[in-house]
Amino acid sequence: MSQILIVEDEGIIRSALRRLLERNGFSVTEASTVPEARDAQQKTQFDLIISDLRLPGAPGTELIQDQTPVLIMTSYASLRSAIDTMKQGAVEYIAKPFDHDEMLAAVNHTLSQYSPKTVTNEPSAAAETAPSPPEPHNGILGESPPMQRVFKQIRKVAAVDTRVLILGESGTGKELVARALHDQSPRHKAPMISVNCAAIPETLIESELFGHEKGAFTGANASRNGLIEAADGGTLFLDEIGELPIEAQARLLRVLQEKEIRRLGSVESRQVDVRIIAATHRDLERQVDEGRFRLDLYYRLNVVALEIPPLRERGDDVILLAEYLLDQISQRLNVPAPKLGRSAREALLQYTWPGNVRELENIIERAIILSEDKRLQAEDLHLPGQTPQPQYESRRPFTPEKRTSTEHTTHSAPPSRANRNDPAHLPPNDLSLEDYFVRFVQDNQEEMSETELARKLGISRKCLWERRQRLGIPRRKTATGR
Ligand SMILES: Nc1ncnc2c1ncn2[C@@H]1O[C@H](COP(=O)(O)OP(=O)(O)OP(=O)(O)O)[C@@H](O)[C@H]1O
Repeated sequence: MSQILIVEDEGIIRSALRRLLERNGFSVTEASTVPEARDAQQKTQFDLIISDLRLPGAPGTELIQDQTPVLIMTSYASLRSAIDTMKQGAVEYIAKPFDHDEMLAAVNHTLSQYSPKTVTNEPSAAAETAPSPPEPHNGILGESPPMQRVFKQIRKVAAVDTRVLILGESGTGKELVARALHDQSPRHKAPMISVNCAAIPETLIESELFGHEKGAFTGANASRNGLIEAADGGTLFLDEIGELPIEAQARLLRVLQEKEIRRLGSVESRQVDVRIIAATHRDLERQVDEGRFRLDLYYRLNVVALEIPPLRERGDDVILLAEYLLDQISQRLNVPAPKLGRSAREALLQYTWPGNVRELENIIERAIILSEDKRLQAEDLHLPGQTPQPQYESRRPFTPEKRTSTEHTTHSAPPSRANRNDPAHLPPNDLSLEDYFVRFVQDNQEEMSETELARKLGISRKCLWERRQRLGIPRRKTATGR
């Protein structure tokens, strides 16, 4: 049963709230000031604190700490006080007088978001012997101090309707963070639409984002909503915003300034209410200096910047994530989950993870498929630069890639045990897989479009683009933007 601490100096409100919560199966403790609340916290570990903002003496925001989520009640409901409260780390605020359904929804939502800890008053025997597996925070796993800081920032900015720019290397979890921001925002019932600006061909990006009228360009046979309109009322996540072509940047700026969009080929504007969250692995300030990104758009997007640390700076989180992924992926593949041996742990901690968590996912999946042991050792991981490449590697490169549901393991997983010795799966002329990738792209990029190249390599356009960046073979701009 979840333990809730109510901190409220008005007795009538306190007991009404207590009755409401007890009727709904919560265990409740009351306090009327911050010091009383602190005393209660010495005795019980609460799953949630609901506190009035204004209390005699110290305000309720004093109770905001990293551990227990705090829901602040205030009769001074204004955007300003909500923003201030959230900035101090409250997970939710609610205006008084509250209605019962609203309060219960806020309580349930907060408890489900902040994985309730096992109540520690009387730990069960099972809880003592078997440590519970780590719980992801909104699907994001991490116990290291840098990740705790990220979680705290997410809590602060999610509920405030502000634009957020998420910065971090490829595969660090920027999209997961955007999802967490949306899910914890008042917009969570409306859609979050994700657009990868690097994955849509330049010629299509404006019509994808803004929509078009029939006849706006060759091939526009019917009018179509853009993705910004589709996100109306919700959140638009613009991933790899640094790749947005300059013309589309001007149009996007208009959306941010005027809160309206104009479809291609239309003279009419439509009002839209969209929260924009953008992400990039690029140094946008440098892009601005180089004239590739509009300064005015940069300022509009960069209201709050959230930096996601690379995996190599998260200490033991790599082990936590690896164990979590071993369980998750084994379940999906319907095979028993292997454990991590000591040498595997050491190798995971030493490796530098250029592809971050996405790379770890791929490495773990490959190890599960290929290893026959119940305990994985360093050599089972085939980490680049640490162990020889497996002889049976597919012709298709196996480097970090973001999967879509359709391309899942089909393209990225190495061949099954059955076809290890099939010559079709041996790498040509002993080339490393990355050499093979570089050579293939260099030899074919003049004749093939990006879509064709990606198809031949068995990867997505986005993955092709990511590898081009990583391996230093950036795509040359063409007149058609193919
Ligand atoms: N802390 C984490 N806990 C659990 N899974 C994670 C974590 N971080 C990332 N992942 C997983 O790693 C993969 C990559 O994450 P995501 O797509 O959010 O990264 P990204 O930074 O947006 O990458 P890109 O810049 O290439 O778009 C996803 O499958 C995601 O679920």
